Amino acid sequence: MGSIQIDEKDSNRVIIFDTTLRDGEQSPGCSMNLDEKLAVASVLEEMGVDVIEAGFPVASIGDFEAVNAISKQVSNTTVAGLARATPKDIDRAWEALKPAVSPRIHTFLSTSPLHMKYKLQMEPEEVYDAVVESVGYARNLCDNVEWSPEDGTRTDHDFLCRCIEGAIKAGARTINIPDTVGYTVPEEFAEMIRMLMNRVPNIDQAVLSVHCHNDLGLAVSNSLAAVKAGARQIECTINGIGERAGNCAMEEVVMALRTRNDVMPYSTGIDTTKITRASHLVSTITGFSVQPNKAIVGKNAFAHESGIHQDGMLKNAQTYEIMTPESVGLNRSTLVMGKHSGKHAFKSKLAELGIELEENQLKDAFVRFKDLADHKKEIFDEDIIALVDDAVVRHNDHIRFVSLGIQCGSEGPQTAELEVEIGGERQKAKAEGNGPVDATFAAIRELVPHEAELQLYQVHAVTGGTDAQAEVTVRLEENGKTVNGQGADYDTLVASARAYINALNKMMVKRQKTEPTAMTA
Ligand SMILES: CC(=O)SCCNC(=O)CCNC(=O)[C@H](O)C(C)(C)COP(=O)(O)OP(=O)(O)OC[C@H]1O[C@@H](n2cnc3c(N)ncnc32)[C@H](O)[C@@H]1OP(=O)(O)O
Ligand SMILES: CC(C)C(=O)C(=O)O
Repeated sequence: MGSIQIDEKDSNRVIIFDTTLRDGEQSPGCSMNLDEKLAVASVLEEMGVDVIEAGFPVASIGDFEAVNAISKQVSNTTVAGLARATPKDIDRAWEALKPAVSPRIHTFLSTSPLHMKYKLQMEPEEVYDAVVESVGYARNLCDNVEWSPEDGTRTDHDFLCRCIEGAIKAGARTINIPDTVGYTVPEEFAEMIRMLMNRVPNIDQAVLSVHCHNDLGLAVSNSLAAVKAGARQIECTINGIGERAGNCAMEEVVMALRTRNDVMPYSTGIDTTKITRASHLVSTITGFSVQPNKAIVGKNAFAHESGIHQDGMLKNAQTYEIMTPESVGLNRSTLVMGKHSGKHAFKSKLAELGIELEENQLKDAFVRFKDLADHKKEIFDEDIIALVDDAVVRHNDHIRFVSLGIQCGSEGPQTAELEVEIGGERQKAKAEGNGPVDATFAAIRELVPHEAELQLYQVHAVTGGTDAQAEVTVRLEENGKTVNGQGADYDTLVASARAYINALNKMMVKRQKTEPTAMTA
């Protein structure tokens, strides 16, 4: 069994543990399918994440398969799987992680009085014994074990120290302190980390980690305070997605460490120029758009509108910019793309944007690019990223969009004529509705009858201008299971049809996994 080498002599190196695929996916409505998880894992590996928490294998067959497939795919990053403090969970996690070059079992148990009494209904002594037993059990399978005292920040300090000491003795190499409910504040959290460094006798045998939630908007500040106090692993997610108000945002914590290295002299292994790409991919896949004023990855993060700021920027960018757009992967283009660009230029542009595609994905994306260039005056980098992400999400679709004709306006019935390909066979339907979107979705329902309910229909313009591409997200719900479909096109209605069809494809895969006979198309 291998392990990924991090320079351990560098005492200021902070390990970046990304949990977008586990805690991030716990955001309601945020579920990702296997292809999408593999695409995210690939970007995380490229950007230099040290540990990818790929899922919670016992939670579902889908989670197990994702952890297993990512373990096979990734070679330069440690892959972690979550497990409760039970042999069943730990065995399942280990089975999923086995193919990984560098596997890690992450096991956890609540230690706060509230959680022990009401949730676990266990006495503290029973919890202590379960910690030692579960970590020892995991360590017998895998030499890289992380242990987390859930609700750590509301745990009695003496008991926390004792559990951590026991976990390290039983073989844990990383001790992660979760602020599960986003309750702590920076000074208090730093004090807790210092207390653990001082009081746990064997703490030098483990890396101290933090996992902060954002209920009070303090996840990044708390994580930075913890690093200053001695923590050397930060658990975080792309765009800060996660349970409730989310987790510590990776792009924010990494850029804070880089930009303010004068007061926080710590390093990470992250190639920050991949941040924009990762953020866009995660937001496309999950349908969770990034607010325009979001630090680092928001649309306005590097935009300067007011005259005095623009004047300052023109004289010296540092007047209003503490980091360059290029440092997060927002490149000022060297290649201007348009209808006369060929395959070589397109490939070079993708390389410039840090995007790698397989040959058949490249072919599809190029056809779409030429079509877009015929309809849109200027092609921006954002257009190409949207187009490529669109190709990635529908890579394995069983139902494929072919064409759409719409009749709409203030007079007469609103009608959609749709052609799709189902398992290679072309089929057509015509339907009416209350408006063109409703008519389009009615035509889809005619071709692919289903009970799933539309939960979300969201349109987002990729760039400015009336010829901007539309990115559409459609969320469907069926028997408590949700899926997000995406579509991008210069025609909003075509993007809507693509998004709905993409969601249906995902729903079919989900259904197939639970009831193999329930396919309708
Ligand atoms: C803070 C966090 O983010 S923790 C991770 C949260 N993520 C998830 O929950 C992933 C999705 N979860 C699931 O799919 C399911 O909850 C499962 C498969 C994990 C468990 O499902 P079920 O067996 O039906 O149990 P259910 O979810 O109803 O209840 C959780 C049980 O685990 C117990 N439990 C909770 N944490 C732990 C732990 N760390 N170790 C051992 N047992 C635990 C609870 O006490 C409860 O036990 P009980 O059934 O004896 O009362
Ligand atoms: C499992 C732990 C690390 C967790 O996600 C939390 O406590 O928030």
